[in-house]
Amino acid sequence: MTDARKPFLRLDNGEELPIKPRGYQLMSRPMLNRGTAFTHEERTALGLTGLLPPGSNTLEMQVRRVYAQYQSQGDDLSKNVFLTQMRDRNEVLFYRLLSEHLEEMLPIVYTPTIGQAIELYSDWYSRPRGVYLSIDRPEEMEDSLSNYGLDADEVDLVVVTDSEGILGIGDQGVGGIAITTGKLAVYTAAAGIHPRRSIPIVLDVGTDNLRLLNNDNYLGERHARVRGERYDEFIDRFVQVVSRMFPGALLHWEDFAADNAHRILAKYRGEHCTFNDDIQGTAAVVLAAALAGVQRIGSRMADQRIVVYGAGSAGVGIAEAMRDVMVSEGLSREEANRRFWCLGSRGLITQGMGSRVRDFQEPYARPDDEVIGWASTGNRIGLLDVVQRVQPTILIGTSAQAGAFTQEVVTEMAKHTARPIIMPLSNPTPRAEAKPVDIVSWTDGRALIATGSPFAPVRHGDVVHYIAQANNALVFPGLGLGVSVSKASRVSDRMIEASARAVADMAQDREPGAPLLPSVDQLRTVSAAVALAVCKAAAKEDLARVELTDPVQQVFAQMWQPTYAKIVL
Ligand SMILES: NC(=O)C1=CN([C@@H]2O[C@H](COP(=O)(O)OP(=O)(O)OC[C@H]3O[C@@H](n4cnc5c(N)ncnc54)[C@H](O)[C@@H]3O)[C@@H](O)[C@H]2O)C=CC1
Ligand SMILES: CC(=O)C(=O)O
Ligand SMILES: [Mg+2]
Repeated sequence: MTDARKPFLRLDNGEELPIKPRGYQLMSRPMLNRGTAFTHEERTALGLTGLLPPGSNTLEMQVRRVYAQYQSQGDDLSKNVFLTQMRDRNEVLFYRLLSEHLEEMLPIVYTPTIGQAIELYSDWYSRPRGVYLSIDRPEEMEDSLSNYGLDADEVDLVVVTDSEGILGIGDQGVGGIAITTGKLAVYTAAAGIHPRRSIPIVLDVGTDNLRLLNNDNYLGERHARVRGERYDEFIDRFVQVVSRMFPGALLHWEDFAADNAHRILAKYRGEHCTFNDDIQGTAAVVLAAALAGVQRIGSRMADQRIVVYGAGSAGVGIAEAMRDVMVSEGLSREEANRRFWCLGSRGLITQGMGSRVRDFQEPYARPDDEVIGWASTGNRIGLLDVVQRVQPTILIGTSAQAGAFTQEVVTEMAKHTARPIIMPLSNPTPRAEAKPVDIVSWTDGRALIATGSPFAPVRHGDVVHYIAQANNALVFPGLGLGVSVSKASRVSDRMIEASARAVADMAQDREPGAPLLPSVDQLRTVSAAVALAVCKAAAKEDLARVELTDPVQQVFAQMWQPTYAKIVL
């Protein structure tokens, strides 16, 4: 008697998934397709006879071939396109290749190259990936999400952007969808989040980017950004629909402009399982780097004077996380707030700026009598003015202003502190506030450095300085995994702090020139450690909805591995 279930895929967890499509239909499903790795018997059973060259490959042989093809691509953008196309053809092969060459390929599928791919999204468009929700047709939201084809219990993660603040390249309209697919690639490669248990989404609310509005190829809604009440209603509808349709999913907000980012997070985090990567993910990783830095110089957070250049989503998120650590070290909240000097596009943020100070910046606004006479030109108190007066021990760059940490600023800072901690965190690479090679040279090798995008090591005298990449990629994958394993009902500040400490614990190398953070090639281990810490923190706060009897095993067992599951014929 024939078994009606056959052929089916037997997954590592014993689950059996029937394979319904045949022939080309099957090969157009990237999660089922394995191209030349189908055996002769599988080809016969699956309607593939004659549709593939006769030779059959193992996954390892396929990886060798596609890696050689990858290396023959002329430039980074072509490599990005090559990998995107492979992901659309065969996801296991894509993730296997990516995980075997993570350090080399992360800058291609993520920052910096992804910035170029996003800017060219409509010009280079070839096929869709994700869900596109338009503010002009809110009534289509449910249909659009259900067309993606996943049931209520099949989604662990939703990554969403409205594209207003993509990396440091600003408003990118519908092209921002690619940051959500890029983040999801990192979730899977780093933390083994199953590639089919997540949804990338762009909320197309229009764009204020005139280059896009005037480009005939532009594929988004062709009008200015909708703001105000209609925008808020659209976001609210989105949150309600997602939580109704996918009640178990973590909702990850990416690259919203600062005001919306802070407002949305504050509005929904108490009721929904949600977090903002730019605010909280970045805060955790930068806190980890700062903790490692102050530990290395034998100090503590509460003794630092910190200048934040670029007080937006990332900058203020970082200040909040550092402030909380200072409070746990014994400072009052008010004393801790006074350890920060934050700058925006109008210079140092002071109380006298009145309504131009945004709500989330208010705790850090400096009293006006403190800063009398600080401005060297006009009324604007610039970065050099602040560095001269404050003599900071930590300098953070989240402004997207390329080269803002000039030689004058860095040498001034280095005059007053033996080991300045300097973090030009803006992405993509051309937006960095300074290059590590210059910082090392200007400080005669004394600076402890972390950047947002990857930079090569710098040799200075006998020491090779390895540059930590303080990118939220060290945190969000593990955070997502931890939330998914523990089925946490919320993402709390304690869970974010636990992520930071887990990352910091993995950067214990004290050799001269050692990086402040674990390197990207350790991303899988880091993500597992972060997930474990998040699970424990969730359980401690009674936010976990499953019993964590053996959390190490529970985390490990949930990490998807890029291998071909057995096909039972
Ligand atoms: N390394 C990482 O993991 C992350 C890095 N970032 C990077 O940080 C940068 C900012 O991102 P977000 O905070 O999301 O953007 P945002 O728009 O929320 O913040 C940017 C801030 O910079 C300020 N700014 C603009 N011009 C300035 C100037 N001339 N001087 C001082 N401040 C100025 C703005 O007023 C704004 O407050 C981007 O380049 C982004 O790629 C963001 C998130 C994570
Ligand atoms: C890394 C990231 O989230 C950003 O640059 O916006
Ligand atoms: Mg971001």
